[in-house]
Amino acid sequence: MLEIRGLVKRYPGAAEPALKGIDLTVAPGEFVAVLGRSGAGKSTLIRCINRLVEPTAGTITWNGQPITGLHPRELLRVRCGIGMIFQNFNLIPRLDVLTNVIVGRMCTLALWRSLLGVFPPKLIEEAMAALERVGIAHLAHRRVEELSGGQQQRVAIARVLMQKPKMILGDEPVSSLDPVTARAILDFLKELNETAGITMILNLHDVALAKAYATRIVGLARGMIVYDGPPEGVTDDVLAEIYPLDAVGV
Ligand SMILES: Nc1ncnc2c1ncn2[C@@H]1O[C@H](COP(=O)(O)OP(=O)(O)OP(=O)(O)O)[C@@H](O)[C@H]1O
Repeated sequence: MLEIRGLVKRYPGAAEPALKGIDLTVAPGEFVAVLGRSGAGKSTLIRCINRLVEPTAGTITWNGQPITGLHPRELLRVRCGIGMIFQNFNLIPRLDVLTNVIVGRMCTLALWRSLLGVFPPKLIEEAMAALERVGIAHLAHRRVEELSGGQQQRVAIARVLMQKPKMILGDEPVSSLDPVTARAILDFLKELNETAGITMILNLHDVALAKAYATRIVGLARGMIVYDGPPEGVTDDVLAEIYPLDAVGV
């Protein structure tokens, strides 16, 4: 269970807060899509959850553990159970696919092993199994920079699977992919959600995709939640609230 209470983020020098007191509870196994205009605060919200962005005020609790206020070492341990995927994949382009996937285990793997590329055989087996699961085991020894965007996002998902996550956060995970590849990636995330019970919270730009895949839509406008409910409830009136014409970031 993820519980966010009174979350405020004010970036230094900004005229107004990016998040203005968000309250949100997400139950295990939910598939949440966060919608909103550019600048509405979607990335800030997603990144505050695992403290890639430091909240200014409020509390975030994950399965009873406070994320806000944790010491960096404890934070690392909690973060291990929360996978994150990004629009630009955040891989190491010059390294091969397998090594990139193994890096997902950095939470528990000694740094020297990673730097030297000395990995226990069991870990290599696990990474290969993760690549198999995302359908690209045959690319294990290719350099990441040689792969297409869709293949790179699959590597990123395999890397996240190495964390055995209970929740995956996605900061516009399909925004840089063509529509067919975007659906293939979302199909896979949906399968993980349904078969492994992994909670999903994804920022999406595409309303049709959000309605097709999510079980719950959270609409943000100007740092506030203006809609929180099922995809069927996202009517034209609701869309007008989520995407106001006078919002910043035009
Ligand atoms: N590092 C930062 N420093 C200062 N202001 C920031 C920073 N990151 C975001 N902001 C501001 O916070 C507000 C929310 O930004 P955020 O990136 O969370 O929005 P978003 O909804 O994810 O937008 P987009 O869809 O364009 O990514 C915006 O006004 C943005 O300019």
